[in-house]
Amino acid sequence: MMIVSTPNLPKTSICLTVEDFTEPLRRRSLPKEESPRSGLKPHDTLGADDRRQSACSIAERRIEEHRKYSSYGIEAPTPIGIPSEEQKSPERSPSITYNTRQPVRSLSAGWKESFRRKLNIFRRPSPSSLSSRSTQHFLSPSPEMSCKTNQESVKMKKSISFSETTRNALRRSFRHKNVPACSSEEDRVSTARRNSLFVKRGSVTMEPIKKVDLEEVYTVNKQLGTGRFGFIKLAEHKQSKQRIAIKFFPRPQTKQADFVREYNYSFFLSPHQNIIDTYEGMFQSSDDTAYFFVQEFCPRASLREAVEATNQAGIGEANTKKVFAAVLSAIEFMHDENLVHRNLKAENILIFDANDYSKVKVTDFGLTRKVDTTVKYLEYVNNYHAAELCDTVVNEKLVVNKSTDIWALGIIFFYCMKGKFPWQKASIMCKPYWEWEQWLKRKNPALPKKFNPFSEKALKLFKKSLTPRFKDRWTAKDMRKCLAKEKLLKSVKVAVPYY
Ligand SMILES: Nc1ncnc2c1ncn2[C@@H]1O[C@H](COP(=O)(O)OP(=O)(O)OP(=O)(O)O)[C@@H](O)[C@H]1O
Repeated sequence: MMIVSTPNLPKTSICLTVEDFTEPLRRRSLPKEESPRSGLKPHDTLGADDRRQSACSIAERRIEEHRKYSSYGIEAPTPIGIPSEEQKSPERSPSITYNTRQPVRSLSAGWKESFRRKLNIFRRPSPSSLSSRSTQHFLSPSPEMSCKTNQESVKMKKSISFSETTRNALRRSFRHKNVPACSSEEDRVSTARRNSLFVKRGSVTMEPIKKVDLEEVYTVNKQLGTGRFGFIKLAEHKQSKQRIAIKFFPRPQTKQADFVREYNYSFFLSPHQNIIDTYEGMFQSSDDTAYFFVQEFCPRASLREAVEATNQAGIGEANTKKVFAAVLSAIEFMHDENLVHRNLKAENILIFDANDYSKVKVTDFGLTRKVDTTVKYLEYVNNYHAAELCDTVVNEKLVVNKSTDIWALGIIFFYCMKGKFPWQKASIMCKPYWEWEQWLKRKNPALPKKFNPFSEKALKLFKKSLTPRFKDRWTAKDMRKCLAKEKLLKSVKVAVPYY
């Protein structure tokens, strides 16, 4: 186990778990078998060859992540919870900004004790606890990045430091609702920290898949949806009476690696406000028929159902803008994390509120992969597939690229505005697409009629998302800026009556 000190860290602590160091090695030792869910390698390697290198790069990545999260306005991810007002000892004033160099020892005993009891993570690392999963190490800022050996790390003083924002975020996460999948007190305490990226990243992948007697813990109700790889059911957690959605993956058909990967991406991404909340824990039914994990329940509908309900009229400019503000924020976040969703479609965008589209979340991270991963093309072509995917044959290798998400977003934009798809397949064999491509390549000056109602700026958005030249496609950020600022429909000239 090593401890890494990091320079220039603002008043924030960063936590590494034992797995951060062992993970790269563990991953390398995994068999590189082919995955049926289009991945060539279920587990890609992190690439860093020695532990020291790996520890340093993880620390750097996390600092970078912390900055990114702050810029997204997300609750600052932090390794631990902070006591809420009532849990704090009166001797510590909430207005105090903890000094970055403040050693744990100097905190008031009462406060420290209650903190330790509640979170059970402020343990001083002992040689034995260094191999324990729950050991958390806090890094203190130091003038230079340095890696320390086990023994040095034991001697090293840990420090707590929270900026005001971080403390508020932690307080909120500490008060977070109980997670339905857990039963014991200890579990509840640990899941209160689930908003922490750092905890998730390092520890969850090696968490065993727990066997759960479904009947005992949940009342499973109707099916909410089915997909290629599994199905989602509405359920009630018996203990908390909370309604949740359980995503099931039938066992013989699902590889454990695929299940674990989907769970990890779902859980890792859930702190974002426009990404479905996934509760901590991977489970399998006690009769071994399915793996499952638990997500928040969306009581309303998917974007697909919302658009279908308009009878091909579309949801209108204002609502489209609201949906896209949310979706693009989520996708921009994923892309900044070098992840590509790869399965963006109206069914995977969930609308939580009845009328005003103010709560919209992206779901289904089953096909999510890192940028530049090589995958096998196994999916059937759908309306959202980019031109380059439609030209691909089954089993052909592809390199994962953000631009496929941008294309899908262009299609979803058209679908929201017009209530139907621009074409069935982005292939020149499909006439509507061929017409669009001819106009795009200036081989035909006539814009296909279906694009007529759109403003110049909206047309630019189409040109920059639905272009076969994937290198020319916009980023999610460009799309977000355009959609936030510009008018999307041509203004209709109203004839003034002549008197
Ligand atoms: N948390 C939820 N609450 C309510 N409905 C949901 C929830 N999650 C998913 N659904 C519905 O269930 C459908 C299938 O879910 P999901 O897309 O996650 O399954 P999948 O097997 O990964 O599907 P796909 O074929 O797209 O890969 C979704 O289209 C959505 O309408």
